[in-house]
Amino acid sequence: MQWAFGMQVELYFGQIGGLGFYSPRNEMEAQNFILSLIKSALSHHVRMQTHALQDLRDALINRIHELGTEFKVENKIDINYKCDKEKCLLQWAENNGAKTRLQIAYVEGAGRGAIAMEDMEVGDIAMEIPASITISEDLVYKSDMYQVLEKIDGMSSETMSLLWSMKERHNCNSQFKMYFDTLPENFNTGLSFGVEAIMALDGTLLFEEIMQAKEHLRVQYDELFPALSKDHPDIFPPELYTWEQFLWACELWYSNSMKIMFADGNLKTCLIPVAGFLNHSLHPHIVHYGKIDSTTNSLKFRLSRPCSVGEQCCLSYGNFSGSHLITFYGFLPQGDNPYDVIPLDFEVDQVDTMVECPLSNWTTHMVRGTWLSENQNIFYYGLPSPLLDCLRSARSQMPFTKTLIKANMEVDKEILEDLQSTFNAMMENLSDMDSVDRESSSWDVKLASQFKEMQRRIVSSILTSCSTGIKLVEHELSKYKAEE
Ligand SMILES: C[S@@+](CC[C@H](N)C(=O)[O-])C[C@H]1O[C@@H](n2cnc3c(N)ncnc32)[C@H](O)[C@@H]1O
Repeated sequence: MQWAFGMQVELYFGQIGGLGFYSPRNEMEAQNFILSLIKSALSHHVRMQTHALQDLRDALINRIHELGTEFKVENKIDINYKCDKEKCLLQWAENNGAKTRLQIAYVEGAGRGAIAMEDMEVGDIAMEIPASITISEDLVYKSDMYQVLEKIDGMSSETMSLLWSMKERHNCNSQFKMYFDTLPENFNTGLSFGVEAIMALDGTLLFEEIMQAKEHLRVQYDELFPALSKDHPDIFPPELYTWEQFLWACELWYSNSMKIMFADGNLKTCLIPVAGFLNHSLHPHIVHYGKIDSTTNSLKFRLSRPCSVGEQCCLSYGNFSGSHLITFYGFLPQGDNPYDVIPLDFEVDQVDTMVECPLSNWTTHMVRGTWLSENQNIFYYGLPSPLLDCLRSARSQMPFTKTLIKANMEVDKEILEDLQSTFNAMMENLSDMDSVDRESSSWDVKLASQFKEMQRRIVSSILTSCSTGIKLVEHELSKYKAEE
């Protein structure tokens, strides 16, 4: 679903790439794709073109380097944090066949992260984890839990793995004890927000997302417990299967699991020891990591851009909005996230009048920070074209041509004024939390405040674009007045 969200946003805003490309991540992926084509052409000995292909490959690698410098994010490493448990886990993983060119350190603002121990180039493998030390549903099948869980209607493999991990984390003889020992007591995601933070978010998208997710999990928990503990106390001891511990496990799986395609073609949600220390970035080093290499039966984390010694090496968790990242991971990434969009829902009767609209299937439109758009000119105003086109066709039976005629100016003025009043109301609802002392407030209130600040920045940019647009249109209209 979240993949679909990313695609939907990209298609919707596709026409207005303000950066000259959609996002650093997309650009890097495109360049890596061309690199892979060149690599394959070179390996097929297309003699005549070898030099040209090598030149093209070098130019692309240069461009990837430049992109890395342009979007460089500085990370501060906390050298006082010793990472002893993490080192033990790394040693255990290496004893079991893992290979890594990264070490674990504490990164300010992001918890533990993976730092390059040497300079690495595009295509290098930063980390390799054998399939044998991944945690997946396969472990449940081997446990005594499975005979009970398999009989429950609608039981998913993800829920089975989650229930298994709730018990296994307390098992002193677990094969994965080292892994469980490195996990925090609290994950601090949106699912653990307290009342003050939740109240501060009232009326925001994040409020909706957190409430819906928690409600869903509560229903799921109540369907299983206490019934399972009553019927099978030996398999599901009640003290290990409380709501709090269930929520902890949900946070673990949401914030740390990866979907992996195994050699047999099966897609499984897994926890991956050591690789679980990789943090997320909007300009990641590693993008494609979801498939087990069948020749080595391991998961390889290959770099799509270089990583210098001492630099934090990051993954992309996916094309997620800030509200999704807070709800399920507990952070907002540094930089401008192109997936931070504000949906605008139109009433059905309004949509009915939009039959002429070229993208009439969009009943929900979206807006985002207008700094991401390069076209602030008349007829565009830094706003998404599908939204403007639909609003125009709802106001006029005639197809809208982008010509400077009076009727068009009047339609655009009306649209911009309507959007202005919608976003003014939204801004009022996003009043900042001045009364909150940011430094001394708790992690969740800080995060809620950060979210509101990010939303205000988006709404403020839209309001600026609307008022600049209105001035542009009024200027054109004044010319008609002068003529009259
Ligand atoms: C897969 S874990 C990564 C390792 C984690 N930092 C740790 O100490 O265990 C995912 C969690 O790391 C943190 N995280 C990941 N990327 C981050 C980022 N860019 N900024 C801040 N926190 C981040 C969040 O707490 C997230 O839930």
